[in-house]
Amino acid sequence: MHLSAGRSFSCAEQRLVIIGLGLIGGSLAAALRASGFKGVIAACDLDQDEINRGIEMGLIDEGGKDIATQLVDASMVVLAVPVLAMEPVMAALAEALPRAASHVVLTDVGSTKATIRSCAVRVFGEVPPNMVLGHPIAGSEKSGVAAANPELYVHHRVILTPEPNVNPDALARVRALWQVCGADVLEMDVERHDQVLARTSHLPHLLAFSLVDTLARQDERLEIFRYAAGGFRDFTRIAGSDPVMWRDIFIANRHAVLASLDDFEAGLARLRQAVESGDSDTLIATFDRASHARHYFDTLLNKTSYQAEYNMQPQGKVTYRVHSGGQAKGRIRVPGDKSMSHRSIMLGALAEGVTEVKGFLEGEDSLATLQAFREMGVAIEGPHQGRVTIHGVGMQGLKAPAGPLYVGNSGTAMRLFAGLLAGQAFDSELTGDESLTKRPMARVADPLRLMGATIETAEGGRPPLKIKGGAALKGIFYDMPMASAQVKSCLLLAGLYAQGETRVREPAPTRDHTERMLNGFGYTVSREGDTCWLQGGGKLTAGPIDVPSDISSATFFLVAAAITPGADIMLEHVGINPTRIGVINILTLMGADLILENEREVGGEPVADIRIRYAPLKGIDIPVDQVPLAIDEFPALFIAAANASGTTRLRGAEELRVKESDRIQAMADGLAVLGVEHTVVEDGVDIVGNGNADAPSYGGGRVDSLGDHRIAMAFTIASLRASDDIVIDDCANVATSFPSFVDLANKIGMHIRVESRHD
Ligand SMILES: O=C(O)C1=C[C@@H](OP(=O)(O)O)[C@@H](O)[C@H](O)C1
Ligand SMILES: C=C(OP(=O)(O)O)C(=O)O
Repeated sequence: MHLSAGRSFSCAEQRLVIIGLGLIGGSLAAALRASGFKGVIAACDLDQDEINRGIEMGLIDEGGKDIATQLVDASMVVLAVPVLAMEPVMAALAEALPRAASHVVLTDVGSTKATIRSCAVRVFGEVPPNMVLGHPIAGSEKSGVAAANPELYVHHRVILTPEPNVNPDALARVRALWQVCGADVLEMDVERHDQVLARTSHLPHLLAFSLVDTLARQDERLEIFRYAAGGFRDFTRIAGSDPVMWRDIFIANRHAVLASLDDFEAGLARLRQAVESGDSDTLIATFDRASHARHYFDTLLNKTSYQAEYNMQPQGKVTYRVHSGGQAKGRIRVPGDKSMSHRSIMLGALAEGVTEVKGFLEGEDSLATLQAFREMGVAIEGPHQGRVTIHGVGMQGLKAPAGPLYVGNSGTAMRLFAGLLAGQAFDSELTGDESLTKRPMARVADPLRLMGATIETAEGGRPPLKIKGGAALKGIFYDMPMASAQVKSCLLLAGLYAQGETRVREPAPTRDHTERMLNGFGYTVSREGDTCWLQGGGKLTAGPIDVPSDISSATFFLVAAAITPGADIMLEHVGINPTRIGVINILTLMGADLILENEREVGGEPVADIRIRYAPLKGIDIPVDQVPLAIDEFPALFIAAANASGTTRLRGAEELRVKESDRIQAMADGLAVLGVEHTVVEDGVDIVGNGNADAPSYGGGRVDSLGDHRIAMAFTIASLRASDDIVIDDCANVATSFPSFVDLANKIGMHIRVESRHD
């Protein structure tokens, strides 16, 4: 039985027959054995020595050369023979299995799927409903049952490619087979599988075989290999793989492999040209893009990112275990502003010239934006300690990305990109993680359509967004139905590409970083009252950007100090743009002892150091006009309210329901665990505070952050005034906005233990 984040899997097959006992089949047997599998494992192989070795190693119970003999009483059959041997083996199966044996589940481990599906159709007339084709993405350059490894599939993906007629029970059983081996199982269709594998596995194998063969031919005595260093070894390890298996794969998947080889040859030709002509810009841009793409891939592989959590390791979870009590003292600087970091990359990329950014937030959200521009051909150096250099390509210089642009957890990125991409000559697609996939995008798709864009969304106006290139956009006047800086910014970015004037009216002031930064890049955005506008067709001129610390991240420490007797915190260099200071206004109204020092302007944005000391808080009715100015700060403000005396009332905050989680409900559920009295209404909440300097304000308990960074951080801070420890689940994507949060919180005197589980 394999345990995964508290879930256990089991495989109840009575007799599993593995046809083809090599590394893959043998490792499956070994993994099943290690899991405590109760059924019989039999194998069938043309090589009796392999069978004998499998029995000696204790991997299989019995076996032999004859398929029909082994199939008696089988409940599941796994075809683990080379791809080109699949058809004769299926024919033997068809003969040996009675027609009615639909309870016997058939599956395979072949590396290409379209050919194997065709074999099944030729042999059985269709892919039978009890057949689920699959492919474990795991292997080794070793072959044969002797190399069997019970851990081979742990944390590896297994892709299943079920047909529409699949029997759900058969699918569930094949899933269970791999899950007990520790694998993460996912499904995709056959064509996509073959394309993905051609690029990520088959092409690299072809290159490795080719490089080693080319060098070996040039050097009869193989002298050259004596001098080969680590780079050669790393690049060519897979050239030691099983030749028969790989011959079969290249024959079976030739179309997809040839397509990926064409792309590769084109890339190689570009590099050859750059080397020949000493084109240093192309070389640096290519290497920089590749080096960062590789680094990004590493973070996925090493599970250091929240994206790894969603994409690679669905069972992996990060939990914070926070000791109750602790203090809130010190001088800290929180990372750069997330909203401005996204925009710095976007505008820097579209500008003419080189943009130097300081203070860039190296969080997953803004890094996803940066990566997306690299995929559209923009050379970006860094980030190195908050410094990023963007080699702008001009308004028309973006290139079509090779595939969908993945913007992770970030609503800001998806909505701003939607506007920007609507103005491009090429088609594009925007995707995101599980949380983002639930967020409303009609709020941008609808007005963009009014401007002339063609955008497809999934059901209910959700991501992914498919944007048609080459639209002739025209400016509109849009009266926004909600106070959203993301919608406003989306339309202004589309407006850069539109004919005429794009005007946006906002029902309440929202953050104006887009307008400020555009003006800073020499692109005039005008404003009168609640309406701003720009003319399409202009250009951006690169300039330096100094990103201040994010007031939304600083908020967790403002609240930490506001609720903790004896607290005294100085937060340095915080952005205090008037459209972002709702939290300062609200805390001040609640009685917080908060002062701004050293106020100054940095790169067009006001900045200050904020000193905050403990003072008893009182409950207030939060002024509705402050809501958009503090929109991301409410999770933390709810904790402030729970520590105030009296009731705090929030209204007009329905937007909180469509953030990374439904933040009203997520906070209410956590407050209920801590025993804080509250009443939820559609657009807000009443929270009855229990603030008293001499005693804890509430209890402890286990809270679910629902994968929402701000919920996770808010309940972490709550522990300062809890009577017992608070355990917060699903915290990995604190890294989206505030990767150094735990370090800084521990630095001010909290006690947080981070537990990661990938088991
Ligand atoms: O424009 C921006 O950078 C943001 C705008 C706000 O969203 P809405 O526009 O949806 O209110 C905010 O919640 C988000 O974190 C960042
Ligand atoms: C709502 C937030 O971000 P986004 O909309 O970009 O996901 C946030 O950071 O709190």
